[in-house]
Amino acid sequence: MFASIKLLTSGNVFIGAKIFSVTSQRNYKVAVVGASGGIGQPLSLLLKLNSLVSHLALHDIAPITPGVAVDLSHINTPCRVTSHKGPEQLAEAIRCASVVVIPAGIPRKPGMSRDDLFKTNAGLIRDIAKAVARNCPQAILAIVTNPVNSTVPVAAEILRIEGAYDGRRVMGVTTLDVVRSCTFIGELNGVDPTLVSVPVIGGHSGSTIIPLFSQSSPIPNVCSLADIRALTTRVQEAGSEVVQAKAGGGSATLSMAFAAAKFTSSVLRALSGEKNIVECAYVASGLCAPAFFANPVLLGQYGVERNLGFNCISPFETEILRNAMPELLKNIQTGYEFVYRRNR
Ligand SMILES: NC(=O)c1ccc[n+]([C@@H]2O[C@H](COP(=O)([O-])OP(=O)(O)OC[C@H]3O[C@@H](n4cnc5c(N)ncnc54)[C@H](O)[C@@H]3O)[C@@H](O)[C@H]2O)c1
Ligand SMILES: O=C(O)C[C@H](O)C(=O)O
Repeated sequence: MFASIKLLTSGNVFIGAKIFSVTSQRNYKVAVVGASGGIGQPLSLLLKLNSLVSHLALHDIAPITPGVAVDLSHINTPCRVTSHKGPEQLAEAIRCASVVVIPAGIPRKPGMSRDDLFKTNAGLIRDIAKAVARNCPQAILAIVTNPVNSTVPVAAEILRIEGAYDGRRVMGVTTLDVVRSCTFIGELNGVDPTLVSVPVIGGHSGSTIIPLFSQSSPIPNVCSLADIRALTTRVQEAGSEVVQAKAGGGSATLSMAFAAAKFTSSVLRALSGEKNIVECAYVASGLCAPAFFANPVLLGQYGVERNLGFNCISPFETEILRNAMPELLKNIQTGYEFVYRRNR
């Protein structure tokens, strides 16, 4: 038994020689749906190391899933790991989760566009969103599954139909575009990429990925307009660069796991009461014409606390943004049509 327990004025509890904070929760259940895949496994490893995660629920349809969970459970961090396999165990995997991260679904092979994944991936996003509505409507959804521009509208509309939609809690993960932008401009300028920040707006495919190098910090010192054009194209095509290099073995997994872990960590830090946590994400947009748009968002207790939008973009960025709109609107429409016309 502890020698003494008393409440301190700071809101902390003094127990014997240790002080435990009770002002904010720091133990969250995170469910990873698609946990046995190329992204799911390294993402789950990174989340097992996150001190804010007390329960990591791994869900997948793959037979290896219990093995992935046992493997991770041997790592000596306090986070408990549970395994849930198949559609019949999805409900228990996500029940009481604060965050559900979804990297389930097929990836691209060379010659495919992200849109080619829609037919298969939309169906599984629909089913997962239904399960979220029925089992953990309070959870924040972080959707990795491509094509993000269309799968996020599918999830949002399914939640709406189920009476469980809260636009603050549904986010498409576009962090990899930010990570790449920071890396590429950092390399060009000889700056440590961990110290670089670049907002990326729009969506997550081809021309809809719009890195705002004009807003990057620190201000780049060796960037001509030609450099910016080349960097922008590289960020927009970075997914294909990986797909081609893997030559049929899938798309980005390790960098994506890093990006999704970074995003999830930010969501959890904001949930736990930390202030001024900003990430770019593809979210319901109250700010401009498309119903969904990636922007920097301030994260808080309920997910998106405030959409920060963007301003003062360069003429080049204005031009590529204008050119991206038809594609983005079409992608969103594809999501709506799937929900309302074909698959109900
Ligand atoms: N948002 C991004 O920036 C980004 C980056 C990279 C990849 N992706 C996308 O992430 C997805 C996953 O990529 P990956 O390389 O990990 O693929 P993968 O094939 O290696 O893994 C996918 C996993 O999902 C599982 N799965 C399939 N259907 C499921 C269901 N109904 N319920 C639970 N699990 C299910 C599979 O069994 C598999 O383990 C792809 O759609 C890919 O395009 C997105
Ligand atoms: O390019 C892909 O298909 C995967 C992902 O969207 C990426 O940007 O790497």
